[in-house]
Amino acid sequence: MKNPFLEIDALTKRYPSPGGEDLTVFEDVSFDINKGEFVCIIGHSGCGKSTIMNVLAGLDTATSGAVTMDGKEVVGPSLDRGVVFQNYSLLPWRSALKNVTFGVRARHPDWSKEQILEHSYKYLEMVGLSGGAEHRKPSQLSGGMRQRVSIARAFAIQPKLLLLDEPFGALDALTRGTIQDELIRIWSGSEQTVFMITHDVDEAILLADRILLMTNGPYARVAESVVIDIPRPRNRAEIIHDPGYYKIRNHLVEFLALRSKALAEERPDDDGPMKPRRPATVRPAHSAEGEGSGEGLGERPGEDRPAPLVEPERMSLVQ
Ligand SMILES: Nc1ncnc2c1ncn2[C@@H]1O[C@H](COP(=O)(O)OP(=O)(O)OP(=O)(O)O)[C@@H](O)[C@H]1O
Repeated sequence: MKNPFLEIDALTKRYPSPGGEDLTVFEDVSFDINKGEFVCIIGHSGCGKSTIMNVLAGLDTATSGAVTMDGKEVVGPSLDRGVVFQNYSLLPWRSALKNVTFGVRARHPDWSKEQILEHSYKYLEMVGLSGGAEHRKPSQLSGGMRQRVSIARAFAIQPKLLLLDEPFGALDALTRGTIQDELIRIWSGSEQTVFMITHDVDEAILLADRILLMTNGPYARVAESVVIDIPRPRNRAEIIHDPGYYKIRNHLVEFLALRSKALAEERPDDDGPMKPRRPATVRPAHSAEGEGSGEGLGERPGEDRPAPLVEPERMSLVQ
């Protein structure tokens, strides 16, 4: 079987606590992402989503475990991975435009100044920043505008992997919708792979091929990989009429409201080291019809799976 584009193997993050018990944020988190997939991760605040993303970006290290992208272990940052952080992380002394050209120049050292400017303007216009705003420094922009610069900067370097940490959180509903549409347009016309943190279940269903669900911390883990098999192109006004939409939505909401906590209280192997566990693949859209097809995303035929995590009649677990 072809290797996945991104492999996360038995990732654990612990923070030492002098004089007390170490804080284990998450333990033995394992999942795969295929090339070109759009994967969202959802979980309650503090379960470790941003930490996982920082490890994928090469900006933080796990206590144990490994991340492999395109067959190479991730050991530091790279222009192959573009990151949009919750807090923008712009260079404060540079204008919005120069924040974008900086990355484009690093990515394409052979390009002329004109090529770099043209390319950077294209992405700034895409996020609605033109007409003079592009010459302002981050401190002269609103939170939403700063976030848009950060999005333009990440998209403009056209990385193989886009890592997005609640990228639309600071945006008003209209801009959010426009940039979500642009993200889908850019992603679907490329071979880019996207890993995105969001707290918004509707946004995740609209955008993702799969949604990873994390249990609450400490000792958080990725419990399920929920397949969003709603056909594309998707449209936010029409998606709610898809027969699977509310089954998926209810499954996600129920996980966040009830099961994320209940599962966190069940430590799987209390009397020994935990084995790496890949999340169960779940297809809630097929729950009434019975089983899903079992093909495709993230599954490894023959591999041990965790026991079903919810009653079988409420969902279809791929065996
Ligand atoms: N330097 C640190 N020392 C100790 N604990 C830390 C440190 N950095 C993060 N943590 C803890 O790690 C846990 C995970 O943090 P993280 O930001 O990854 O969570 P998250 O799921 O992204 O949360 P949110 O949804 O609120 O952004 C939190 O409990 C946090 O307090």
